[in-house]
Amino acid sequence: MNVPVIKQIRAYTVRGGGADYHDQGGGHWIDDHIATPMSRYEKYRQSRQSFGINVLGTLVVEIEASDGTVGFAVTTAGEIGAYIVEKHLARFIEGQKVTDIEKMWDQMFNATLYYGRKGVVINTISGVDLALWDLLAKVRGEPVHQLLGGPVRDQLQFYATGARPDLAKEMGFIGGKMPLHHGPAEGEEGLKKNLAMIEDMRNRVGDDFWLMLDCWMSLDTNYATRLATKAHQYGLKWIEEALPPDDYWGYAELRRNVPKGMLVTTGEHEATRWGFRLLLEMGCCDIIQPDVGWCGGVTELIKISALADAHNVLVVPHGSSVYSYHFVITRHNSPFAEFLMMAPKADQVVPMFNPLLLDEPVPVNGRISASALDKPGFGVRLNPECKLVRPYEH
Ligand SMILES: C[C@H](O)[C@H](O)[C@@H](O)[C@@H](O)C(=O)O
Ligand SMILES: [Mg+2]
Repeated sequence: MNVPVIKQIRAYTVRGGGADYHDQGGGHWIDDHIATPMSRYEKYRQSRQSFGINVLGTLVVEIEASDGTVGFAVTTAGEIGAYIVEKHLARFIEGQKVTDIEKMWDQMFNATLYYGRKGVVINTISGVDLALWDLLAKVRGEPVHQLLGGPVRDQLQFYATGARPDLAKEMGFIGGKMPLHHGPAEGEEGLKKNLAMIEDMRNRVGDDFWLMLDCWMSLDTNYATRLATKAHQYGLKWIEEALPPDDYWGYAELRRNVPKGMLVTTGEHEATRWGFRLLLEMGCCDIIQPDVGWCGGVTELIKISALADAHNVLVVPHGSSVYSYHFVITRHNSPFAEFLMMAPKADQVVPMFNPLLLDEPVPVNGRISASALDKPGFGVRLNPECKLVRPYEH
């Protein structure tokens, strides 16, 4: 079979939602006094956009093959990512067979090792990798999940992340993850407010609905341990990303000290098999949460997931729309997925990367059936209403 070769790779940027889902307008729950590592500075406490959580914007990677097929993917990397694609990574992609994904990944990773390894460089490599999987699957006329071994279940079930777990319960989700609002800098007052929020939400959702807390790297080990201990009475299922990503030692200590039965989770800002090997071998968490658009792409997530499986650790990828759905449905150690409620009041289901992807499937009654993922590639199209900019060419 003559395999198409890659003719051109192109990198675009777009603002306003999309893969950089923190890039929202005002009045959105996702930017309402959420605790972060910057919360120690009062001026940056109310809004994460004030310190630049949305500064990168969305990177769109398009890859065109010799037979005219075009694969694409989106991630969080913006102009920086576009520069890296056009000025550095393009040389490893153009002219290659669409099937040679492992080789292209290895060359992109090793060629950027001197300035990459984590963060926006790995986000960018992830975006190229996802576009390569979209392209190969479209050339084959199959959904990506069929290239990964096919579904192990008929449907995906989701927990919802947002300000309203009570509404998420009514919509059929299996659980609700709330953002933490107050960090250590707000002292005992802040701790009391955090606990009051959890107590109130537990009273609203009843005893059998999963309630989780997302701390977005904002705490220290002592505060996180105290918060977990006091929150145990409200049946918190897991405490997420309590500490900065590099504090492997703190995570291991937190996991030793949280109340029995409470899970410790992290990983959305971790990258590559080596970062996750550290989390796993140091006993940092019960569930790892790689973002497939930030950890290295599907090619790397396959390796990360196998490593986690050998450690009996679940892999529940951080919300990344269809890019995680096609992976999760093929893995036994990924029994459920995250859905980020991107409606400003978290009161209705809208596509996670709204408005950028057309045909993006959304959970109905907290579920997406495998059959909804059966279009070729990742099964989505770019919204022509979203104005793409190509800031660099090569
Ligand atoms: C809700 C959290 O603060 C983040 O905004 C969220 O994107 C991420 O941590 C998550 O787990 O969804
Ligand atoms: Mg999180």
